[in-house]
Amino acid sequence: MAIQWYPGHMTQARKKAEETMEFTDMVIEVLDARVPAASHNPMIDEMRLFRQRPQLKILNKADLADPAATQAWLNYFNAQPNTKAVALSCKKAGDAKKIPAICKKITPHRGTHLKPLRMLIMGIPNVGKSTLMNALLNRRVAKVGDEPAVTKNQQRFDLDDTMSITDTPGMMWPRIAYESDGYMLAASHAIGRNAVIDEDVATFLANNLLKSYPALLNARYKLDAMKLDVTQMDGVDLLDAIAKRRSYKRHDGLWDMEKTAVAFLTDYRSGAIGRVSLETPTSRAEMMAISQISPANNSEQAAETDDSTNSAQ
Ligand SMILES: Nc1nc2c(ncn2[C@@H]2O[C@H](COP(=O)(O)OP(=O)(O)OP(=O)(O)O)[C@@H](O)[C@H]2O)c(=O)[nH]1
Repeated sequence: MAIQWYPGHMTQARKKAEETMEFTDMVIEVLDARVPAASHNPMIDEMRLFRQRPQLKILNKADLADPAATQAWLNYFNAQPNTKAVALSCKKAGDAKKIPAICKKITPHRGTHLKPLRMLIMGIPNVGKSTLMNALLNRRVAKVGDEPAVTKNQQRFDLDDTMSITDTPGMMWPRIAYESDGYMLAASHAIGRNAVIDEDVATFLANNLLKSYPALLNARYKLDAMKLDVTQMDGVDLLDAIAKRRSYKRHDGLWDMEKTAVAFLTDYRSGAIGRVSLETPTSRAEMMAISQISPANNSEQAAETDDSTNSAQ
């Protein structure tokens, strides 16, 4: 089963982005540092490579991600042609201020009064594009919210008279072929709640974090105080333990697993569990090797999918 979530306005956004790409010198792709591969939209590469534009990949929300995993991703992306990658937190004003100088280095032939540097910010929903725009421009030009697809229209601004920047609405591709990508995106709130069931996403997240960050989970939920051995637990056990620890009960006396799932996801999204990443270049390569589907098949399937049949708000 592949997760499908493609709000109607994204078809329009994709067409507009394709048009704008012609008059763009470089692409700034904003990724979620906790899931840099899952949060990469393959359609962005298709548009960018068609016009042969270089890219800056921003691994945003680095304040929430595991620094070792982020470094591994930076090494991985920086080895790719026509690509520069940096990790930062757009919430820190100082971090975003470094970006214009990096962009000028990527496109040395632009960035003058005669030939201003035209940058296009792209990325899936909720990765922090609007936060980045606001930080770059030092004023609130874009609406920020921890819900996917807040931004609906493209907007262009001058940073000064040598650089301009265009913000695009968060764009998904029509079909997320790897189920684990869908869950990672849902956990990070890049796709809407109507596309997934919170309990499924929380169980996926719990299993993932138990593998890589048992000590952080133990510390957050005081599992040893409940005489539980975190190394012997699976995702369902962990969510059960959280429900009991917090006494989340329904009116009928059963444990409220829906409320527990939402609380666990909220902890992950806010960083309350600690700095964690859900994938590394190594885990990604393993997942791809296990899966029978190649990335080429994904984009073919996406292109074949009729947008109108799987739109969901
Ligand atoms: N911790 C942390 N949160 C961030 C960072 N950047 C953005 N956020 C939060 O992430 C959420 C989404 O940010 P937006 O800037 O609205 O994301 P967007 O990519 O413009 O979203 P869409 O409009 O849906 O496309 C908001 O709650 C932001 O406060 C960051 O670097 N660190």
